[in-house]
Amino acid sequence: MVTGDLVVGVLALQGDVREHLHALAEADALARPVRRPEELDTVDALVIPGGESTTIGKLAVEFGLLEPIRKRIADGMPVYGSCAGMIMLADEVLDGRPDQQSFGGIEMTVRRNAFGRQVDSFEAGVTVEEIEGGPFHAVFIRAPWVERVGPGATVLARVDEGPAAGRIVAVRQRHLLATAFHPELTGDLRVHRHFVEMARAARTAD
Ligand SMILES: NC(=O)CC[C@H](N)C(=O)O
Repeated sequence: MVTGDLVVGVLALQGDVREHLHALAEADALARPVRRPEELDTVDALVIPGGESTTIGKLAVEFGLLEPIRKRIADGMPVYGSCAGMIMLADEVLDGRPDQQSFGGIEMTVRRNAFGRQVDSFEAGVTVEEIEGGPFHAVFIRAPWVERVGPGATVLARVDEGPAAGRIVAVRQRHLLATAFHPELTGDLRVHRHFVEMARAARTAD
């Protein structure tokens, strides 16, 4: 249905929007911020940035984006979420605020600020299935981890080393991809390139 370059939106309500726009442009996608339902209509795929999931959810309601994004997800729009974005893609959120909202879509239960009980931020080696080139130097900032996934979701990565070794930190469910870490902050473009490829494949399949 769509011709020309792939347009990937970045949900621009709160969080590290600029870093994702930059990483997507480097990964050869046309990247643009999305704040309004009309802007959502113009994108082929969407990135939900890291930031504060409670705030992103609240603003999504205020800006009239919660239901439109849920509908696009149900209709097969490719979405990638990092950290707070991972929380927004989870069907179930533990340790959320009472008014915590998520778009859902991935059959997974995430725990907010899961590592944060010991330490607010840390870096660790993470090997991501489906992405070649060796382990990521992954940055976690008040990150969630995934406690369990349902049958529709595939675990792509666990922390390789340290006290959190074995914790699930990357998941894919068909057109939806989520990482608990922030590749947009480290200049390693492999996750964004992988997502852009997923989005191009989804568009060709339409
Ligand atoms: N770096 C992040 O995106 C942190 C996520 C944040 N702790 C939340 O619950 O939304």
